[in-house]
Amino acid sequence: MSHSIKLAILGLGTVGTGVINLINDNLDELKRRSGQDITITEVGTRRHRDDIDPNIMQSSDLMAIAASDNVDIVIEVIGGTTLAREVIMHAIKNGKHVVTANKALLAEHGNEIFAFAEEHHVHVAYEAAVAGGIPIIKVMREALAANKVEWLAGIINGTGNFIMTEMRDKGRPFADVLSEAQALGYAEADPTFDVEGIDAAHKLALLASIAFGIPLQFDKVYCEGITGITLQDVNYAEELGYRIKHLGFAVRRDGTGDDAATGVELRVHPTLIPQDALLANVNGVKNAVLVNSHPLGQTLYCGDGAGAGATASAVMADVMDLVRVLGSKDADDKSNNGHHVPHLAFIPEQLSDTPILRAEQMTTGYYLRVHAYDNPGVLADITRILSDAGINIDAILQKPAHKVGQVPVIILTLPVVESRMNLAIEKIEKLDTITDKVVRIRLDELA
Ligand SMILES: NC(=O)c1ccc[n+]([C@@H]2O[C@H](COP(=O)([O-])OP(=O)(O)OC[C@H]3O[C@@H](n4cnc5c(N)ncnc54)[C@H](O)[C@@H]3O)[C@@H](O)[C@H]2O)c1
Ligand SMILES: N[C@@H](CCO)C(=O)O
Ligand code: NA
Repeated sequence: MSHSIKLAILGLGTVGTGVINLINDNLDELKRRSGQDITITEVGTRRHRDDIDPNIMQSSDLMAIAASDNVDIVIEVIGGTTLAREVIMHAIKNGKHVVTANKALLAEHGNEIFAFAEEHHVHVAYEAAVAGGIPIIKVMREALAANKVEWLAGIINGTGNFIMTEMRDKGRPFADVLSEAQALGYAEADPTFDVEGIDAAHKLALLASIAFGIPLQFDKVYCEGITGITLQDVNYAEELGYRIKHLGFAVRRDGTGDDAATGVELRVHPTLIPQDALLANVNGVKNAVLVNSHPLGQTLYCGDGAGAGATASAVMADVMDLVRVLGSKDADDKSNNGHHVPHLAFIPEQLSDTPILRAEQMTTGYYLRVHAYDNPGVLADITRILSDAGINIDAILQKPAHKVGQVPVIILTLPVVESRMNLAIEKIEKLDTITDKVVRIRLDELA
């Protein structure tokens, strides 16, 4: 044991406490794997905590901790994008390596933060920021480094998946399940981030960058959450052999095919996927990311996407990488920077300006629920509009009238560019026989 590596943990909530517990539980394991002593020297907390080892300095001055001589690695787990950004930039400036679980911060300010870290020859590691305990950042940046990623699709919000699973399997009300997810430490401080898809969009921005070698572009991610999903659609989807999951997609499009544009699709939304797809059977707080790359083909990574233990596992995996960097023989040679995988997997000068496609340029299959008066010819009118638009129907389900004289018609389509679907829906909604807005949910065979 030649070195002692000194950690600071900023924020003692779900994740920060999880990290302390993990270190207490597995300290021997950590030492045996790294060959170093690992010590928490300082913690950043708003109020003094009597349950913390008295040898650890407690302070509410996070900026002082970020610059402390008694700290080698700063673990930022306070969340938010204002103070967290200032503290991380200050830590970098003071030559500290940083580990963060903060996907909101990286999705919005990661380009700036990573550039600053490169300049100061330190690392900002972020395994915990995407898919909790699943080592997906490590996989994408290192294990798949020889592949060209074609697309990826993932369940990347644990809270949302937990809510949808409990609603589908047990018929529990949305608000109840969300409260439970909060009590279990899964949800964001503002849970609208979870249920409106924003948290998934943050993570997708990160995944897409390391998949395709593009700068972080969170503002261009198309984002829909789970709040509009009804039990009625969940049940119709199941009847047709599909399951609705909230998924993030990053897809490379090469401009071939009708109306196809060249660029990258970045989108998070509820999606019908085949019931027998592995992703359809990832339930509760579990996350899963399916990556299709050349020449490897499809690989799937699955595990707990949120919660204290899973997230602490990811934080400490990053810490272990940094402990090895700090313990290496040439750790003092700042120009070398240790075993350096670029922050966004590709060397910064090689990040590409491939365009991110607009929503209307994206191509997906669709589930449509149309409510119509039960008049002769109504189904023919709808299918004619779709076929005139060049949209291929894959399946139709017509349910018995649920209100007097009105029938729900469910239509599944093959992939079509969104602008064409928008026009077709506009025409369908103008038919005299149509009583409500058309409900649309995207569909993907994951093939
Ligand atoms: N909970 C999870 O499952 C999970 C998983 C992955 C990533 N994350 C991310 O990890 C981060 C932390 O999440 P969490 O669930 O632990 O949140 P949390 O709300 O449980 O914990 C945050 C802690 O930071 C403290 N804090 C905030 N500002 C502070 C300040 N100025 N000084 C001192 N302490 C301060 C809060 O008091 C709180 O104890 C967030 O960025 C979140 O997105 C959470
Ligand atoms: N709130 C997030 C935490 C993990 O990033 C989720 O539920 O997935
Ligand atoms: Na992870």
